[in-house]
Amino acid sequence: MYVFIVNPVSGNGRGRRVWSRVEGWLIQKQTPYEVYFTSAPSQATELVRSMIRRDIEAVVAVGGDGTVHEVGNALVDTGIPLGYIPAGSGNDFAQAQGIPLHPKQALYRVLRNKIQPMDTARIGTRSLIGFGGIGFDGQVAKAVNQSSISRRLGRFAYLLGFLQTLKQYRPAQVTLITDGIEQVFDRVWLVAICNQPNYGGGMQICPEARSDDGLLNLCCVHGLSRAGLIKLFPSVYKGRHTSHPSVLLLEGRRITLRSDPPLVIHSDGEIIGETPLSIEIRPRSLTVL
Ligand SMILES: Nc1ncnc2c1ncn2[C@@H]1O[C@H](COP(=O)(O)OP(=O)(O)OP(=O)(O)O)[C@@H](O)[C@H]1O
Repeated sequence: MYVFIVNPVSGNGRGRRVWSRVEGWLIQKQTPYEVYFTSAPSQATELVRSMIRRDIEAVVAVGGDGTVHEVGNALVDTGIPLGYIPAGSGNDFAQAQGIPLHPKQALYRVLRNKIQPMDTARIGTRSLIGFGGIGFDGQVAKAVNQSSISRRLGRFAYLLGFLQTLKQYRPAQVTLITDGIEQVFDRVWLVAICNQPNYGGGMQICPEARSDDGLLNLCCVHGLSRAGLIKLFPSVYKGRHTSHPSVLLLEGRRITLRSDPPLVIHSDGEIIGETPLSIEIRPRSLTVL
């Protein structure tokens, strides 16, 4: 039995529209399924956790990266595979995992039942599935999540969030401990923490990141003026920011991060708190179809 978790508001209503097509194909193929629609943020995690003991083939998220985060959080360490039909605004998880954006092709990939293990990372009581970060990033994620206009802009939502946040954000001092090595940075705009290369609708923020290498990849942007950040921004889409002197790339298994002042943390685009944070990679803790 396949269980589908549909976020009807993802992608500004795309989740619901995509599901009605997927359901038609499932009926055509006489594939047994159950479907649940989320009615509030975080509900997907509770819903999936309540089913873990049942005989389930896979749980398939229909939505965006936030839905993948919520469903994935419940599936980590259970051995139940995560399937995904992209229907969000950014769909970075799909891009990173090579999952087709077309719903029919994505569904066929799920039904092929070919599982691949991937890493996740533990932050407090939550799991990071694909990407996360602190600082400017977290603020942008917050602006995008709170704005109904942004939701309608699809992958350009991040760009609008970026411009909105740019006016208000004050860079912070950050102490970063990567596998026991401590470094202090001034005027930090953001630290991206990635299990995959892309986020924010296709930005190649950590081009070397892989979701099955047992490592987290970090990108710390520091010591830049506001004008410098604006100049740097377009180069992130092709991953060309990495040679800039204000960009530091790191990798590690266990990362601790403190900041002054405290900064917003996001995981897969969902706001999960403020610094300090501790995050640790959990190799091959989730299987993906
Ligand atoms: N019925 C609901 N009403 C309001 N919010 C919901 C509902 N169901 C889920 N959510 C929340 O919707 C948010 C956005 O979901 P999701 O990230 O999947 O879509 P998206 O933002 O359009 O896509 P992406 O993250 O790929 O840009 C999540 O924070 C999720 O918790």
